[in-house]
Amino acid sequence: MSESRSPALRPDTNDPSESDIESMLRPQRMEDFIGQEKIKKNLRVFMTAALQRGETLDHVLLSGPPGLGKTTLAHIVANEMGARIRTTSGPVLEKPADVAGVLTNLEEGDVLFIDEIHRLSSVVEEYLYSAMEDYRIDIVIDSGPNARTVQISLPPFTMVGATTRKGLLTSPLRARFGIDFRYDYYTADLLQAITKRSARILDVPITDDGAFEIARRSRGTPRVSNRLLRRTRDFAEVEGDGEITKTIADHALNALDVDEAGLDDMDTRILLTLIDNFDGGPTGLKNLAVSVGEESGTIEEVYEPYLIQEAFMERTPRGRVALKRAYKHFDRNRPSESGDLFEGE
Ligand SMILES: Nc1ncnc2c1ncn2[C@@H]1O[C@H](COP(=O)(O)OP(=O)(O)OP(=O)(O)O)[C@@H](O)[C@H]1O
Ligand SMILES: [Mg+2]
Repeated sequence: MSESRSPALRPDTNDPSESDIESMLRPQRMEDFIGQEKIKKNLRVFMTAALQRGETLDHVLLSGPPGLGKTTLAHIVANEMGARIRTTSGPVLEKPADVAGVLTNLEEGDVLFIDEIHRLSSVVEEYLYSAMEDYRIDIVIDSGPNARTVQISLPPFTMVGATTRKGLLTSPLRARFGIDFRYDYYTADLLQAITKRSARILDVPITDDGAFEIARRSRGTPRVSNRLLRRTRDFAEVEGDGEITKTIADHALNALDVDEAGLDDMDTRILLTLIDNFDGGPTGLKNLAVSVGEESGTIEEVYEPYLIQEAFMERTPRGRVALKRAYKHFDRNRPSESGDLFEGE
């Protein structure tokens, strides 16, 4: 299964300079991780308790839309626990032998970070159960008639799983994570703080309202703020005196096709399809997904949460419905309003 994401939300791992900058801007310690207060507060308690008892932290599941800080927090957990981090991902672990290879190289207390954990195959997933629960795995040695299975025990470790699609995890896997955190989108105030922190690190002068303009149009997502900051800096240097002001930010974001509300291409496509092709709904998720050419699960777990939070659309028992804000934003008449218009004619 391929997971497509809009360019703005996807980490640009193909461009080395982009990923270098992303890691430069990535907070290393809990105190630099801005927002997500509930997650941080709970995590601090669990980490302190584990450290006091001299135990490893329970397995942690981090779920939520792309770019909200799951990978970042996995690294912070390892740092704060004074542990090494080993990183892998669902699609890389193709067979049980791949997992066995990773697990048998763990040392006591290590953090094993599995990104995109919803993309594990079911055999691999089942193979992980005993590793997570009892720190034990079966491995097959020899082959042919001599093949036999031996059970080996693993040092206690902490698995941190990250997923944008929690709905795809099976319940046995989910149940094996003692700690389960769901991310919220960031408010504009928090993103303003993140943008100012990043500007400081990149040594870019920025005004408060310049940072706020970027923040406000970042779709609740730190990765997007950081990217828009870097692109806006280019405009500030070429067309201004280097400082990012509100005027420069506004001009740059317009030039970058980031709309007034910060919606990206797929957001726009979803809302306009709903309005223009389905009369604003209600329409089923599957219909909508086929029309916009995106997987329904991705729409449900990656795009919709933001559009719903921002009151552009809603989920009803009969399907997806476009809300007043969406009509207004795209300058479309709502069916009831056009009815009024006809009456007036
Ligand atoms: N709470 C935060 N405070 C400051 N910066 C943050 C925060 N969360 C994320 N960032 C910044 O956003 C960038 C993207 O975060 P990260 O890579 O952790 O997202 P992710 O949730 O793992 O995304 P994906 O699902 O695409 O893997 C990081 O490089 C970091 O600089
Ligand atoms: Mg990540």
